[in-house]
Amino acid sequence: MKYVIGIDYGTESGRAVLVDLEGREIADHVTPYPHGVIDEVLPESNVKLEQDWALQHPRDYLEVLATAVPAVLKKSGVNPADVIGIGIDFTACTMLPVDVFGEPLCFKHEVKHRPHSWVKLWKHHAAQDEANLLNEIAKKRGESFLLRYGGKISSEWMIAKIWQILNEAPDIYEQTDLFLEATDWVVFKMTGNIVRNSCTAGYKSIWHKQEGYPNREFFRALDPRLENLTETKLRGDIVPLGTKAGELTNEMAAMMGLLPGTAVAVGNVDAHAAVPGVGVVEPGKLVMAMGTSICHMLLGTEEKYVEGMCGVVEDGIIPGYFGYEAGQSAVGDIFAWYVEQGVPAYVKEAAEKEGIGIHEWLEKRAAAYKPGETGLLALDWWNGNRSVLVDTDLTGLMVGYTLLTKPEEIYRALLEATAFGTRKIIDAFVESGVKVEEIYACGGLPQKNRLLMQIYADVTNHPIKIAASKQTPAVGAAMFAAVAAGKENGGYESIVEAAKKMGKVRDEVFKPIRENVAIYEQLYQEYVKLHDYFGRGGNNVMKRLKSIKENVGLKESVNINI
Ligand SMILES: Nc1ncnc2c1ncn2[C@@H]1O[C@H](COP(=O)(O)OP(=O)(O)O)[C@@H](O)[C@H]1O
Ligand SMILES: O=C(CO)[C@@H](O)[C@@H](O)COP(=O)(O)O
Repeated sequence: MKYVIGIDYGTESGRAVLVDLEGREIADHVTPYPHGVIDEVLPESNVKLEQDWALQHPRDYLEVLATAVPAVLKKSGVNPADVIGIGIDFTACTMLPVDVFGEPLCFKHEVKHRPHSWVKLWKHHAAQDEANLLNEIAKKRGESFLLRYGGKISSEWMIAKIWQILNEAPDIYEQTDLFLEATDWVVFKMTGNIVRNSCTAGYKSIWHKQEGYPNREFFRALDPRLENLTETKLRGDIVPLGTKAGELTNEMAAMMGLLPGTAVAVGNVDAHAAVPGVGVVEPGKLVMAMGTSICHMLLGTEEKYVEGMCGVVEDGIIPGYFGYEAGQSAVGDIFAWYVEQGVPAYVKEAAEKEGIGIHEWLEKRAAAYKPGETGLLALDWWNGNRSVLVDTDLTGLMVGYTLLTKPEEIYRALLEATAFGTRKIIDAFVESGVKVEEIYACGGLPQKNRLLMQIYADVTNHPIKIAASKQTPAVGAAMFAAVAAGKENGGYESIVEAAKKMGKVRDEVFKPIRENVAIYEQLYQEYVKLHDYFGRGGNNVMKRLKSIKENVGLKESVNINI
């Protein structure tokens, strides 16, 4: 029997699974990142971060390799010689500057107190000014790539993040040999090879299979200092998913408890790896990776332009198809915010008394309400809007409070708001001619909250199939590892073959309930009105509030060394 290991690098933790080549999960292990999300002060130096920053510590990623891989080997009792490959997926665009040796700049004593030397996590939103200007310039120049990204390049992505570094810390930019996606950096640490994957290059760095990166004139128009960016600090081969990036080095093999020479697949993105993870390798099947955020993944046979989607990339998910991605920047994060910041003490006490978590307590009570019964309606923009408005300056909103409003009603309205956000994305796809016939869900949320899944089925009016695995992206990453290992070593010829054998969903399906669908249709139409009014310039109050807040903050802030 042969095995493969997949590691899913999430926002808070790294999750490893060891699976056999039929997709059976033999063992898993979760390693929380020791430093988590760094959004207040830098480790060691305690330098304060500004608003909208979100960083990570690259050493935490290595900690996952050193802890989670030996743990799954030990738990499973599998002989390391029978592990034929390892693959990883990551949040993205999570990027870092490295020196000529591939070492992260934040490891250097001289610059570790500088925020720009650290890993910028996908949800670092402080490059919005750069993103706005980039979009303005690209639009003025009539750059056709904008269409592939729904009309806007996000501040979460590579070019905006790099430009922020150049603007605010030009010396850090100068010292950088390469800007890498974290997924490519971890693969480099395992193999010694710097290989960029076509998925992050396509979705996050404006790279196109036929056209390559935008041309030098575009980058010069942004800033003359960026003119050579793609040949210098973004240089490197870009290869398709499933390619073997190299083999485990002696040093890393010893650290991870595997054999040197084990095949390592090129890096991938968490949500994208989840698609084959649920066995989806054809068009019409929307896969939602539901966790802190939601990524919506869809395959198509043509390159269509959809408003506000995150991108369409040829071979970006499954070779042979155009992969579409859309998303919501906060979903589980909104529920977490409410549980941590919004619920009264009596809820916490009651949940404790019942011996259940606060989410479970709220879910139980919220489930007793019918759609529309709370009288509440919310916009799901607690962390900005990623699709279809692509604007991180938008913020949250709830309408309909009364003196009788209860915490569980607010919780239910938040669950519903995120479902409406997903419905808006589905509508955008369908209106642009990209069909959505079935919905699949994976990630932590479908395993944790049944009410949420029923609401999604009712709001979208589609049955929802749930991934069999709790670690679907990791299983998908393991499938790509099987492809990287190759058939001759007991793996698979292609990801389609691997997905057919290894991808699995549960028997239970969440089906829409007719009465609920009808009421949610009415509520959704109200959501769309609020969405367009606050999101399309009818009332820019959210942006004005943010700017007032920033100005007040600026006056108060001490000189922060970025
Ligand atoms: N019972 C629950 N209902 C709804 N959301 C939950 C529940 N339990 C945890 N969450 C949220 O799920 C998110 C974590 O999702 P998960 O898929 O495990 O992680 P990640 O997004 O890092 O991959 C957190 O934002 C958390 O607030
Ligand atoms: O943006 C992407 C993928 O393109 C994700 O990595 C990002 O939303 C983070 O996902 P998680 O919510 O941590 O699973």
